[in-house]
Amino acid sequence: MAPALEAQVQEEEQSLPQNNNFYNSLNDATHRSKVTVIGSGNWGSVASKLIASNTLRLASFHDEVRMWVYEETLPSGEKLTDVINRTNENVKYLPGIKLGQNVVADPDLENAVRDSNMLVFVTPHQFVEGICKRLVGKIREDAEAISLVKGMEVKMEGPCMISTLISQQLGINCSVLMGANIANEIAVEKFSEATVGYRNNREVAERWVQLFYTPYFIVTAAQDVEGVELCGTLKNVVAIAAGFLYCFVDGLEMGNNTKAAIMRLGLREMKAFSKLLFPSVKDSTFFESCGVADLITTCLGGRNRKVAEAYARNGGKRSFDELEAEMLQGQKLQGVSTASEVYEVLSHRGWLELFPLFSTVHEICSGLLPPSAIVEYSEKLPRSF
Ligand SMILES: NC(=O)c1ccc[n+]([C@@H]2O[C@H](COP(=O)([O-])OP(=O)(O)OC[C@H]3O[C@@H](n4cnc5c(N)ncnc54)[C@H](O)[C@@H]3O)[C@@H](O)[C@H]2O)c1
Ligand SMILES: O=P(O)(O)OC[C@H](O)CO
Repeated sequence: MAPALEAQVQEEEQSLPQNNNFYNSLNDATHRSKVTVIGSGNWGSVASKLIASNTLRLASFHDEVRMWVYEETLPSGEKLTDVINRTNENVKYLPGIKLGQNVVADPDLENAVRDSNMLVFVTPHQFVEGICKRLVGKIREDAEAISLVKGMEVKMEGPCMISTLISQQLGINCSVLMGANIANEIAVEKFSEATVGYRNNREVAERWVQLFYTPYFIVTAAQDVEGVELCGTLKNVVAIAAGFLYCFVDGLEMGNNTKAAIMRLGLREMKAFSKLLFPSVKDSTFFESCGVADLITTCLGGRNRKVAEAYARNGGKRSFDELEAEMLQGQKLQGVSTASEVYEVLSHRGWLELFPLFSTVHEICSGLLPPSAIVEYSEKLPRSF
């Protein structure tokens, strides 16, 4: 690691809370926290690896980390869970990376959460509600949750953030962790940052920071659950726009400045949408890792951007589902469904004209407009903004 970063890491480690009552009680072996990771995809596996390195190191956690696996049979005929437990690798979603011997894969959801008081949700957002329904009455009453899930649901009553869904269904508090976190980079311990968003209990936020923080994964806390979560959710829609646009950039008179313009305009819509939904969202949140940094990394190297670029290259003739299956092999995109969920909110509230980028993305994804419409959108930018 570069010396400047190393110094920053040391400084941040020293600033981590050490001596408050919350930690003192947890340092008692009888109060050790037990952690379950609900999800074992690409990011779920990396999150398990990060957590497992800390639960071994810190006395206030049980060493073992349970990782719930949505079971599947591999082409070899073996169960994914069995292979993870035999090889210590998630050979399908994170091949080549050892998770840590203290990670135990478990296909039984109820068993996986038994006795755990720290629940880490990290599945594609479309599966969270079904998982929560199965967990009702099965978790500890004093459990705390954190969501690493980037996405939202739209209900009859209006938009519902995933952390709210978890809180409401399970009757527990739910924080969030979002950031510029392309999982494959963190898996090989490349330096990254993340933001924990919390509601009002700073000690709980610090506990989550402690669970995830490593010298190569710097985590800071922000008291703005909705702001942090909306950043992580909405940047996926901008990444789809970036993918469409990047397909055309080289053939047209567009360059890096154009790529940057779509990110800036996307950030503006992210901020405006977040604040319209939740006036409490703080401006400062957009400058944390969960904000501008996540937007940049996703538009540069994320799955949403790559698949959207392929969609545009094929002139919209191959569906997102088909491209997702071919390019991601079981991993899931969040941006297309999030664009649809955002569009539903915009239409319902009469805000479509306020969000031309978000609207155009959904209209392209749903086949109402051709992918080239993103170029026309971009050419109108000087007049629109
Ligand atoms: N991968 C990343 O780089 C990354 C980084 C940060 C945040 N995230 C976010 O984390 C969340 C999880 O992403 P991921 O990369 O871990 O997953 P992934 O994209 O690898 O998704 C596949 C996972 O979904 C599971 N799955 C498939 N069908 C299921 C079902 N019916 N019920 C439950 N699970 C099912 C699969 O078993 C697998 O574990 C997403 O919201 C994503 O946006 C991902
Ligand atoms: O690969 P994506 O597009 O799902 O993005 C991954 C992460 O969210 C980046 O922080």
